Amino acid sequence: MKIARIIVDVPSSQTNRLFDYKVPERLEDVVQIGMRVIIPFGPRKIMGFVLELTSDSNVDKLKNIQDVMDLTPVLTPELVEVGKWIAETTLCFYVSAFQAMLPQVLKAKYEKELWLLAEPEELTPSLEQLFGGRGVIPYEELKEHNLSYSAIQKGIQEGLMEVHYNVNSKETKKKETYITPGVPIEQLEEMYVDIPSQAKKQKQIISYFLEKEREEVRQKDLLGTLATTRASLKPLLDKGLLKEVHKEVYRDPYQNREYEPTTPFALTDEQSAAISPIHKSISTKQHEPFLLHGVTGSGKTEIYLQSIQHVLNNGREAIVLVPEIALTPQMVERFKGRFGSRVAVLHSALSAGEKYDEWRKVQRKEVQVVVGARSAIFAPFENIGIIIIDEEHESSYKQEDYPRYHARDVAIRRGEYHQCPIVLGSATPTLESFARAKKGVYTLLSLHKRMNEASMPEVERVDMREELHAGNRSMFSRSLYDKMQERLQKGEQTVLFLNRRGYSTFVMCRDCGHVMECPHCDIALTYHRRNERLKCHYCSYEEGMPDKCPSCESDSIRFFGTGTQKVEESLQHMLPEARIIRMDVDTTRRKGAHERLLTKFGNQEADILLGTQMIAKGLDFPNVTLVGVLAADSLLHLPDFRSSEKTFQLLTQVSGRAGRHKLPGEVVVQSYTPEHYSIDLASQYDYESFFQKEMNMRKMFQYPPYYFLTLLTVSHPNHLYTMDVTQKMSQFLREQLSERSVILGPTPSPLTRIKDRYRYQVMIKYRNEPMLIKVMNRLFQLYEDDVQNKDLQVTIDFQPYQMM
Ligand SMILES: Nc1ncnc2c1ncn2[C@@H]1O[C@H](COP(=O)(O)OP(=O)(O)OP(=O)(O)O)[C@@H](O)[C@H]1O
Ligand SMILES: [Zn+2]
Ligand SMILES: [Zn+2]
Repeated sequence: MKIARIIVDVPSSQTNRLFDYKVPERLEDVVQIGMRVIIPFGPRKIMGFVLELTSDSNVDKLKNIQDVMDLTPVLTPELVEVGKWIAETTLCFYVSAFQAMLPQVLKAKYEKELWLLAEPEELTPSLEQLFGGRGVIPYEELKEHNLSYSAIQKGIQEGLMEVHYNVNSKETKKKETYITPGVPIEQLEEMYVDIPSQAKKQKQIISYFLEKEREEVRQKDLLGTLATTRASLKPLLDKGLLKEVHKEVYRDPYQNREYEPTTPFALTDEQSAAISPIHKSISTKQHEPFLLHGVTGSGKTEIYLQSIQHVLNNGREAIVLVPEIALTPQMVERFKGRFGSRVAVLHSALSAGEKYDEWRKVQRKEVQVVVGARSAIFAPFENIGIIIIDEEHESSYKQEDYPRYHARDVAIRRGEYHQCPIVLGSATPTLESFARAKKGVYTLLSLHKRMNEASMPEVERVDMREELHAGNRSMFSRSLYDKMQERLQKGEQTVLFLNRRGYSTFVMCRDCGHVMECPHCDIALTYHRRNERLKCHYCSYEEGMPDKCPSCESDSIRFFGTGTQKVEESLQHMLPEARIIRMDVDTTRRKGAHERLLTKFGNQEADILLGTQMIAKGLDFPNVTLVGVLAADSLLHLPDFRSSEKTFQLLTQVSGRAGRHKLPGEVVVQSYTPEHYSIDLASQYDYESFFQKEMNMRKMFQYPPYYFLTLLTVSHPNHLYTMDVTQKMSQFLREQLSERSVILGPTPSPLTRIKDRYRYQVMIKYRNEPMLIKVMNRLFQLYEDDVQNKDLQVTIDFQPYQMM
């Protein structure tokens, strides 16, 4: 007897285990590990993933697998293991982990139907009307009719009807019709003669096949070329002269683009030195994580491309992760240009169908390279030769939803399995990664020079306090204004950057730049408008909103923040002749808008590009000679211990956009605290000193990479209940965890209320807490009922990046 052990598609803790099912004889040769199957579960039919196949079971009465949903497994045995590991280390249900690894369209869809078992005459008039002469109706239709559920129930009890559950995939394959000769060519010639001469179009169609001995042509092309319709084709198909075949085609968003083929550059000495250990790891098939630290424009991408070439020459496959917002057409072009149709691209701007088709190219081994955002790390390759993570410091590699996995961790796990190198590339690596490189856990590879020896653009720091004192109340410093004007005259371009991530929540003195901070946690206090108080959301310290700056006694102390739209208005007012493109969530919401705006800027149809985060990455425009950062402070004072690091990273990235080609570039950074070390050191491109300084701060305040963090967030519509539950949970954690661990909170989250739900949190800092996952699991179980029945939400994040 063949038995399949299955994870069922019911995300709950009672069902988060393997269930045994019998494989019926007819499916014995079909069912494989990693397949989706349809199984009876209670009264329903649901989907499940086959994880194991065995021949014995402890359960006596086993139910049969009803059917398979796939003929090829959707998860490789390796990915089954990866999914289990994700579920166990991030605390999510197995089924959620597997689903996160697959394209959206492979999520099962459940449909309820009502089946008529009796003759229509046996029904009551209202039921008869409901069925309307049909044997099966969608359950949904019940709502449209004015029928009580008890009437249906009665019908079911009397055996007149039955509820059926269907499991479907949402996957659809796109088919196209092709026309081919239905008989051998010689015969077709003979039959041609028999076509009556008045049937001109039919003759034309046949001669089209005869002329060039064509074997098949897309119906659409055939009808188009001959300017005819399906009506002329039909009789030929009916008589068997021609026949139709339906072929599956991919929905390929890049189909109609031409990519200039590119050839590898001769590497510079620095590049050669960096690539050779990678090549060695590929050739000897040895897993090794590398950290490629190279300044912006130092030719990291060329190293990726040539490493991939080496992998392909060895008959293996490559995964390249790129942050979503950097997955621009420019980026895609670089990979498609080098590897053409061997590349699949996976990112969220594709439709679900397109994503599924790209994924299938990988599954069928029709491509060898995948370039994509975070989830591309799950590409179902079976012979991986390299995994590259570009801009490794990007926090978008961490999924902020269940399962809360980090693509970097998954990459390393897959690299161990495939015995291949992992390359983490960045101009500004995370502290965690750089610290690991210093310790030798990762091999450090460095590129110090920009291509063609171009120097990094000069950075001018402008002190906005002085602007204010000199009577300039606008958001543009005099220096930035002059420089923008100069660019306009010379016909060069400017990129203006305004950070508006989430909300600005801090309070700052415009006179002296003083920011209200927590005395214990080294983070900015969060302003709570409701009761005019300032709170630390790490440790729950709080104080009242001051009316005078505690540092200089000025009364210009206030809440900080400006939107892009407001900046655009005042910019246009100041420089009426400037053509401005604004890029933010509002202007890029529509599909393709992002790309369109960038193309427009690239074609020099605008002088100034004003935008948020999304313009900081990957842009490479030769005519950009000025970059302005409007409010460096808004990033610096996020209530997040990484705010200095993020500021340093962002300023470095943004500065890297200027002067990448022949024209030299300049950068202006406006801030109320330009002397802050992250702004100061970024303006000197001094990563090493920043690293040292920031590491000291992290050590002092007990943050990563010296300590691990775990963030517990609780939310519920009732304020008191939320506070109460969080209080009990923190109590539980204090009792269960070791004494050396620091448990901060409960405290309101910086975004205390979202969509009418109150949010509280507890933060755990620890160095070594082997019981943590177990304790958290128990905590989850203790509150499972409240989660199921009382609308309580509890999230646990073992590697928090978003501290809001
Ligand atoms: N060996 C080489 N010889 C000549 N040109 C090169 C070489 N390597 C890279 N380049 C070119 O130099 C420019 C910068 O390289 P690239 O974009 O790869 O740098 P990067 O480090 O990935 O930059 P960033 O981190 O800013 O995105 C590109 O236009 C690239 O084509
Ligand atoms: Zn002040
Ligand atoms: Zn604090």
